[in-house]
Amino acid sequence: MSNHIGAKPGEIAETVLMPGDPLRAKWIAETFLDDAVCYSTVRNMFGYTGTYQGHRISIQGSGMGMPSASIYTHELLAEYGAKTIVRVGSAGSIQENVNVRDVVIGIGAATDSSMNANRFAGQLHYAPVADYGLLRAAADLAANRDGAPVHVGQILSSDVFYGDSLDTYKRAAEYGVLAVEMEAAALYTLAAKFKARALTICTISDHIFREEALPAEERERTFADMVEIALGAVLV
Ligand SMILES: O=P(O)(O)O[C@H]1O[C@H](CO)[C@@H](O)[C@H]1O
Ligand SMILES: O=c1cc[nH]c(=O)[nH]1
Repeated sequence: MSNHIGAKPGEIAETVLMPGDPLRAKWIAETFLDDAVCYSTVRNMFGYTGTYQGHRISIQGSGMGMPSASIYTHELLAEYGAKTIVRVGSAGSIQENVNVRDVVIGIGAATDSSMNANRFAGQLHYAPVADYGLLRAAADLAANRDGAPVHVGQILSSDVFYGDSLDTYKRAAEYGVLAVEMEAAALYTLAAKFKARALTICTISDHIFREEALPAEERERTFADMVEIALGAVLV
């Protein structure tokens, strides 16, 4: 067991899909994996291991925001030997042409978090990026399948869900950022530190400027396109 994950050594696969919502983790495990076994219920942040097309895969909830996601990412990489982590999240669109239920694959993650500013002692503005091989595999898969429209580009990992103003999101949109979520920058940074591979694939659950939003039940158990792209990419 690590501090926050109740798995024994060897119970977690080298390849992990990581949704923020632990109930999305349960849905993914029960829907897409064969022989899924729950290895952790600590804090109700469920983790499962099973197989997908014969390959061993784990699904681990991360919770919301970079502090929580960093804890699970660190423990997966440092204590359980994970080598590949793909976040399968929800995100809010800030672009006119990126609609609710579209899928966004994050090349890189801008952030308003101070975590990396602290990490690099304020000396540089680190640019957290996806693993190129995973990114290419996911983008190629997305281009050759039917289903939800897929956009590939920069996302924004924010510490804030309920902000005071949308001004920064408007500026980010002008500079090409597609959508806002709350974990990718930390995931990409920690994967780089531990020489692992990481990617973030999100389904658009909200349109921030149009005030559109999907209900919780749909965020939990209907984002199959992104899961299929993630599972396909990790097998390439
Ligand atoms: O649906 P998940 O994967 O949790 O992702 C998004 O949803 C949460 C906010 O509602 C944040 O964690 C954000 O990143
Ligand atoms: O608007 C949204 C939707 C999902 N996740 C976010 O961080 N923001």
